[in-house]
Amino acid sequence: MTAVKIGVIGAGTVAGGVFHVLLRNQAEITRRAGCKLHIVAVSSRTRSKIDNLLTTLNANDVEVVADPFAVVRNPNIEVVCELIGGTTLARELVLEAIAHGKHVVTANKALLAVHGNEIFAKAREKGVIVAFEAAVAGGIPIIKAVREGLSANRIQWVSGIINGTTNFILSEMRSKGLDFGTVLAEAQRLGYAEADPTFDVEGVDAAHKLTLLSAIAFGIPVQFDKAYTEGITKLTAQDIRYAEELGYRIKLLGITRRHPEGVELRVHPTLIPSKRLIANVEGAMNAVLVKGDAVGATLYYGAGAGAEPTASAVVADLVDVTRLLNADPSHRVPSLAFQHDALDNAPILPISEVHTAYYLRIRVADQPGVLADITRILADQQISLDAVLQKEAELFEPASQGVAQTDLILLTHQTQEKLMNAALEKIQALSSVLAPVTRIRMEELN
Ligand SMILES: NC(=O)C1=CN([C@@H]2O[C@H](COP(=O)(O)OP(=O)(O)OC[C@H]3O[C@@H](n4cnc5c(N)ncnc54)[C@H](OP(=O)(O)O)[C@@H]3O)[C@@H](O)[C@H]2O)C=CC1
Ligand SMILES: N[C@@H](CCO)C(=O)O
Repeated sequence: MTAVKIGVIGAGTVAGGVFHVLLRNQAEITRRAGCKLHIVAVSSRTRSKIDNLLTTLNANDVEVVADPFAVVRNPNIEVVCELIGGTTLARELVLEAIAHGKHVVTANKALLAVHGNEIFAKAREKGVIVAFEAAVAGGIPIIKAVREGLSANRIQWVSGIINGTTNFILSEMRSKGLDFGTVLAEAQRLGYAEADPTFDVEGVDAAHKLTLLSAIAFGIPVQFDKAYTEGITKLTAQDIRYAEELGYRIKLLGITRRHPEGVELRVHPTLIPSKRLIANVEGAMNAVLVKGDAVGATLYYGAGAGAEPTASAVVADLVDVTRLLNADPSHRVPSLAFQHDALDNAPILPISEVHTAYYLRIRVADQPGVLADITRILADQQISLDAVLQKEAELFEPASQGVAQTDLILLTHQTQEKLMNAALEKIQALSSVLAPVTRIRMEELN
């Protein structure tokens, strides 16, 4: 199959992420999409930024085009990826791309929250797709989850932390006592904030995203102008501290809820009990709770901003569009995600080959040299210890037969299962070990 030809507009944080991810994972993405995703042209305001990006990636087959309209009108380009942001030029470019029969992938929530009804209508007329997974909650595939995965449900409400910048600010203010301005500057440096960061801190960006979520959850037009929007600029460190003392965290929440008489659409700082999972979402992470009548409450968590998390969503949309263009309509999404003729034959590893850390509980006779024997056996298998705990010696009846016993609790660093098996065989054989050793595998999951 021939490559799908993509034109990118923008060369900033997200565009950079898209270039990097597409290049780094090209083989894997091609196995999923069924053909190569080829960026043939890029256009942006500052030429030097494009040159830097292309030089870093050694991407010399990408045409640099001064006029972005030349990209959206280029008959050779099938998909336009709009990554400049804003609602003026971006709107003109997206409408022009649609008018030229191109599919559009965008991360621009402001554009769709304000002009979405017009843009989606034009796309429908022209039979093209406007895909926007990256526009809501960065790398979390929340659009796909609500639009497809939950389509059996009557959705009752959606509520979430959907702005990474403000969540980062609130987390850093709470945990490090830093002041608002310092943390905002850091969020800007890390590429989380909007070009105009007042959109973040005044809740406007979250309201853009909530508008889109509300539309796809309840089947209503996008109505950003009706959203109630309150940001975090009036919050003080004192409020954050007092809330904490009362067992709450303050989060900027977007909430949309359906009632017989209408739909709530609101963004504002909100106290949430500290023990709730969503109250513990920190930094630039986002989390969205969706309550459906059949499924109940479901929670989606992940990076809400930044170059590569956002690129993850943009590229997923590009793969969807590619499958639409190239795949046999009855097998558009392969059953096993990868094209059937591109499945890998990587073997499944036996458990003996797996690497994990371990918790060991060893019931031993409380006598000198026992710990030394055990640690020597572990060291012989190159297994190093992370922590050791010895419970006070007790007399256990009746199995103890009068021998003073103690439990040794060991946490190890990562090792291979077969090395641990060999060590455990020897440990178990020690006369000072009085019961079968308990072994529980440990995972950091980070
Ligand atoms: N950053 C993030 O974490 C996320 C961003 N988004 C959305 O993605 C989009 C892009 O954001 P991001 O990459 O962060 O923004 P950046 O400001 O980093 O990049 C924007 C790019 O577009 C170019 N550009 C801006 N205006 C024009 C113009 N008038 N003509 C030509 N080029 C222009 C900029 O050029 P120049 O280099 O001259 O400034 C820059 O290369 C926005 O819609 C944003 O809301 C969505 C999810 C996450
Ligand atoms: N400025 C946005 C980017 C991701 O949409 C945020 O901080 O969440």
